[in-house]
Amino acid sequence: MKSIKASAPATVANVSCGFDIFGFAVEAPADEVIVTLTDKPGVTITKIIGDDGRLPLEASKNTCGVAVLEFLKAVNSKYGAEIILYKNLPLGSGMGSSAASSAAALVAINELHGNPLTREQLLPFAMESERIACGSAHADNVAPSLLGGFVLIRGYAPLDVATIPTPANLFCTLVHPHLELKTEDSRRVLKPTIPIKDAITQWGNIAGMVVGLMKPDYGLIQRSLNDVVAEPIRSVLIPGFYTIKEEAIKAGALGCGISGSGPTIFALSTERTIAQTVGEAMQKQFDLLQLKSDVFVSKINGEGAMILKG
Ligand SMILES: Nc1ncnc2c1ncn2[C@@H]1O[C@H](COP(=O)(O)OP(=O)(O)O)[C@@H](O)[C@H]1O
Ligand SMILES: N[C@@H](CCOP(=O)(O)O)C(=O)O
Repeated sequence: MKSIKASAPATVANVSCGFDIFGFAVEAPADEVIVTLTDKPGVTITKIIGDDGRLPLEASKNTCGVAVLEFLKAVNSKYGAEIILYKNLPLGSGMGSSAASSAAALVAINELHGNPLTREQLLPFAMESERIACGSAHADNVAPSLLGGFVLIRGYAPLDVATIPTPANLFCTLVHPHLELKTEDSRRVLKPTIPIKDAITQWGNIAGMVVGLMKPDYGLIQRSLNDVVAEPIRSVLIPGFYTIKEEAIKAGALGCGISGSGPTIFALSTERTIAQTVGEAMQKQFDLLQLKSDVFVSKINGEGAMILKG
């Protein structure tokens, strides 16, 4: 039976002010899958490479398995699927690890069926797999990983997403300390309500970010990269967070914040060389804390998940 290989990139969710409503895709790292159609109904994950045996092979517990099961049900497919997952993203990283596996598997299974659904129509299946991973069907990782670019989730009920144009000169630095933070746990620490004065600050920044990206106005982007809702609470879970943020801005970044629910920290810069210097400055702080880390520098990835040749 036919096989397709696909990849889907890491993502930065929230982008400081946009908790659960902003996310963008980066160029690397990315998860890869090989999906093969089978005559036997159901989904089997035959192999996972790169996870040190930590991820479930059971399809109903693995995000790529859940997403493909949901797809097959929705299109009333007569086929089943076998999946090999190349787990290149670190687990519990705040880089949308759980989302990348499901996004890659969805574009592959859709292609194997002749693309009956659009990328937007694949989103609910990926969101269902996020529910399995962390108990919440948030879309700010799966939407940019599937669609590419900088995505706004305008609403959840009904789902309403829009891609925000981004300036060509916007580079992302990701610094991933070798720590794990489960999204489920870092959602649990958040308060259920926020004071009105924080809400005003936050929605001003959200609107500022959209206008800043669209104009583009880097000063406005810089002023809008602020989070008074999640960052003050979650930052305590990331060693050295505020020093690292300060060093990133000193090194020339427009702004810096927690990527998704952490522990990865992201920064945005207007030049690749600045983004690299920013990465070195951030990594140095983790080194001082005796914490190993990896640095990734890339442009915003406008393409998202893709079918790979061979
Ligand atoms: N294919 C997958 N990739 C990553 N995590 C997965 C996958 N399938 C299930 N999970 C589960 O999801 C959880 C990690 O998700 P999460 O905490 O959201 O990490 P991240 O911030 O990197 O997306 C883990 O408990 C893991 O076992
Ligand atoms: N909006 C979510 C995003 C979680 O991203 P992840 O990459 O940490 O899974 C949140 O902040 O909880």
